[in-house]
Amino acid sequence: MPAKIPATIVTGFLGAGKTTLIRHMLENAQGRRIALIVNEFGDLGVDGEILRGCGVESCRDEDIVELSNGCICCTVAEDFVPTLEALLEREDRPDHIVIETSGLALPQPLVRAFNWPAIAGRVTVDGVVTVVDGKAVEEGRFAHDVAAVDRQRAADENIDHETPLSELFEDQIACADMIVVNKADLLGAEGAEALSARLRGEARPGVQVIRATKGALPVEVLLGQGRAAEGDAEARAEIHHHHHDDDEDHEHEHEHGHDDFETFVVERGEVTDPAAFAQVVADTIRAHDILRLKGFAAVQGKPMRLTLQAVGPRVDTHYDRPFGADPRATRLVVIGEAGLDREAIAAALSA
Ligand SMILES: Nc1nc2c(ncn2[C@@H]2O[C@H](COP(=O)(O)OP(=O)(O)OP(=O)(O)O)[C@@H](O)[C@H]2O)c(=O)[nH]1
Repeated sequence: MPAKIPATIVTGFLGAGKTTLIRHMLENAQGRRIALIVNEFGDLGVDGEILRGCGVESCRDEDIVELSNGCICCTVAEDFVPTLEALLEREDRPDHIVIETSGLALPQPLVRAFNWPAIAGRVTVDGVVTVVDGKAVEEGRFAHDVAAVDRQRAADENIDHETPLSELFEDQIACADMIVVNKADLLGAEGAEALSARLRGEARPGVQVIRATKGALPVEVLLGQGRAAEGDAEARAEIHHHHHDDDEDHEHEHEHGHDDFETFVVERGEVTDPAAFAQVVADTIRAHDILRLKGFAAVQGKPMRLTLQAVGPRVDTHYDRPFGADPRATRLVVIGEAGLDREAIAAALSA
């Protein structure tokens, strides 16, 4: 029987830098053949598009499978396990499988899925890498509800002070075998060290915490962890239930996927001035508290496609490739907490 294929789960909140880290890994894979399962919460497959554009030998286009059907953790039976099975049945089996979860996924249901009989004998979890946007943590994006914490102190009662963001963040940290404190360039040496020390305290004992800029870590650090995690499966299950009193995982996942967050796609005509458009995007994000916005834009008079990436207040744009045979369209995916004013956001981005 052939050896089990190791699989690495790369998780972390929206915009933390998962795709950037994976891209660096593929470009420096040192002869490994890697298959990728990329899951996005939004309806537009931006990450898969970007990774396909790498054109590296380590991961060919047919080795990338996109799952854009909501959060992977909510569709384990329908999407994740069958996709993994199909990969394992290929004749040219990859050396390693990397799974990029959506930024809103709880990694725990995925880790458990590796025990399913359909795949258990053929694949094993090599490690869970949690990528953290160091700057967003420093800015307090994943902090508990401060007012609730104060009320709890005053009332000396058990008041729920989690927010949807703090809950997800804690789950992703609790499941990690390795934590990458990314965006170290935006933190400074002292800030990065302070945050690493804090996360070391919050993670399970022995979890490696490493700083990175643009996810630039050697492939042998990220892959081949040899699974501290396998032995920790039980600890993880407990972590999950500690964070969620709800014993019905499926019910919880359903709630998490569909109630706390929402996403939609905005389509508009060509952009005339990319710098002015980036400013409009930044203003719209601020006005509507959008968590993540990304996509591609057609710019008047330019054959190249403009990639647009926004995480909180930071907006990056760059031309990545010509449109070629693809339609010259501007399509942006917007993700935020439930209750976004879709009409107003679409109008602002289309102005
Ligand atoms: N300054 C800085 N920007 C970074 C770093 N890593 C990633 N970014 C930028 O952050 C943005 C989001 O990066 P992605 O790699 O797409 O993040 P992601 O976690 O895959 O995002 P989702 O899949 O949407 O959750 C992009 O504009 C990246 O260029 C970093 O270390 N420093």
